[in-house]
Amino acid sequence: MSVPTIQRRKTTGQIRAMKGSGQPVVSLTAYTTPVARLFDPHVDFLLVGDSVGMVFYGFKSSLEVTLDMMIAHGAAVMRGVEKSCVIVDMPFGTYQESPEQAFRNAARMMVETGCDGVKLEGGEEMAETIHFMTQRGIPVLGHIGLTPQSINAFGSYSSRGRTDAEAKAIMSGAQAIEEAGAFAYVIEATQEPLAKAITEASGVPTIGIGASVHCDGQVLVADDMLGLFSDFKPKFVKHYASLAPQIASAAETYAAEVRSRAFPAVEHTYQPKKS
Ligand SMILES: Nc1nc(=O)c2c([nH]1)NC[C@@H]1CN(c3ccc(C(=O)N[C@@H](CCC(=O)O)C(=O)O)cc3)CN21
Ligand SMILES: CC(C)C(=O)C(=O)O
Ligand SMILES: [Mg+2]
Repeated sequence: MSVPTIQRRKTTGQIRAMKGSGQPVVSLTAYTTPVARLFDPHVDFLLVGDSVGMVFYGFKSSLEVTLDMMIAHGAAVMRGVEKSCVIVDMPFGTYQESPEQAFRNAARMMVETGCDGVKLEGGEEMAETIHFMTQRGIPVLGHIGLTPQSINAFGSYSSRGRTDAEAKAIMSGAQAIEEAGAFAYVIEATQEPLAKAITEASGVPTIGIGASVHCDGQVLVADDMLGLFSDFKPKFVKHYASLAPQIASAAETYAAEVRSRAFPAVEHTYQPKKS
């Protein structure tokens, strides 16, 4: 008889249980195997974000990202991970239509990547869908506040919850998706007092991105924190490295050495065996 494989990766249940533990949940996005391998020892979960469209493919928004692209990047990240939980973003148009559509596409994502759960954007309007999915075996990470897939409805990436009405809607959305079964949820670009109030009222971890230090955890886009992406810099981004100038200067030096014939040198050159 074969023994079931032991799950060595952190589970969504373990992430959920970090609520109230006093231990912040640490997350970064990743889109490729080598970067997943580098981040894996340091995070609780990796998010394969649809931000890949903007930071990797040069799209104007995340709306052009397809399910097939997310599956390819999800599978790539899974090949680099040993211990972290892996959550993959459902792209725009693959889950909003109905609970059945969401389940069908998320199930494909889970089967074809081997990831631990999926993320989808929305509050109250997505609660029924989240309930349908979680009841049928798909762990769901929610995402409220600034929801970039609604850029065409909102018109800008400005912070959310600045009016009483909007703050109330975000708060009730948070409660609705928690009740629906989300194991945690991202709060993006939301005023500090609102993020704090939502976190205090929540029974599952809140993962902040531009939502203050009061959230139960934090996530950042990898290319932002590595200083690799420069089309825009949201207020919530901190550069922990500046890779863009290092990459540019490596290319500059290489080009100069090729032009001066300093590269390739003898040690980079295959020679016939001396007889
Ligand atoms: N590189 C990157 N980082 C992200 O955080 C990110 C993506 N891409 N792509 C998908 C969405 C889009 N997001 C964004 C995009 C722009 C701003 C931004 O420019 N914010 C400004 C305010 C803009 C305004 O008020 O109109 C800021 O100062 O924070 C914020 C979040 C978050 N996500
Ligand atoms: C910014 C995070 C939360 C995200 O959704 C993404 O990277 O797509
Ligand atoms: Mg996203």
